[in-house]
Amino acid sequence: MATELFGVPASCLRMPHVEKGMAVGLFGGSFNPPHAGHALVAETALRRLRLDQLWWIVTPGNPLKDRSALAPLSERIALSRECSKDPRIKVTAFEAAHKIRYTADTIELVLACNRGVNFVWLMGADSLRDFHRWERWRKIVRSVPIAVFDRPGATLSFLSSKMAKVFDQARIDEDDAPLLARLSPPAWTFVHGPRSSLSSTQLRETVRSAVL
Ligand SMILES: Nc1ncnc2c1ncn2[C@@H]1O[C@H](COP(=O)(O)OP(=O)(O)OP(=O)(O)O)[C@@H](O)[C@H]1O
Ligand SMILES: O=C(O)c1ccc[n+]([C@@H]2O[C@H](COP(=O)([O-])O)[C@@H](O)[C@H]2O)c1
Repeated sequence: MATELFGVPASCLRMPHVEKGMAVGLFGGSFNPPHAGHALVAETALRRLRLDQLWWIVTPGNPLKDRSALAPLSERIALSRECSKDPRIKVTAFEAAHKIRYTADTIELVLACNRGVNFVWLMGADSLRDFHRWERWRKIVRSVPIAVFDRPGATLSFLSSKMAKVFDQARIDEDDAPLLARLSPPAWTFVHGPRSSLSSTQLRETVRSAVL
């Protein structure tokens, strides 16, 4: 295992330490750059799912996105740390150290390395809309509970997305969200709550037009 890679501190290349029995959220993202909308999802997840920890997983690159505008991993990690002040939030980039490309592999590795820990995958409603395009998406749903967080423009994904339709029977009421991490998959919920219309695309465009 590398001790430093791409200028990323060694501590971010390892999975964070967890104890058996904990409930831990896995929040993967490009975070290019991170913003208050991400922080809001993380805070809402900690509270509504009663998580002990949340792993803010900075991906080396979303396999479905063009990487030409992707900032260096070290930069996205540094900005993510500034965005996430709650001590239960652990910013990590262990996927890069393991050369992982797909979330299905991330989850397989996380589960294999942390028996007895209750993980739940976290994502925004726009990700649910496109989830059926992810590599081995059905396997992901059968491997780990999933919490989806509302996002302006994607609210109806909890009804219309392919994942929502195929796994309709596995959806639990959001009032039961505190139980989610400890349920056997497939199990998922859609969490309504405070919403943010911020996006990384919008922030990148603001910076670009300020520079031009
Ligand atoms: N404002 C938001 N509300 C709810 N979820 C969000 C919001 N912004 C991002 N997310 C979720 O956070 C995760 C990481 O998102 P990502 O880093 O791609 O940010 P983004 O703003 O969607 O970026 P981009 O505009 O470049 O696509 C994804 O699961 C995404 O759905
Ligand atoms: O595994 C896949 O096929 C896959 C496809 C699209 C996105 N993902 C993951 O979804 C998370 C959110 O990505 P993003 O770019 O929307 O922030 C991040 O962890 C990506 O690695 C994963």
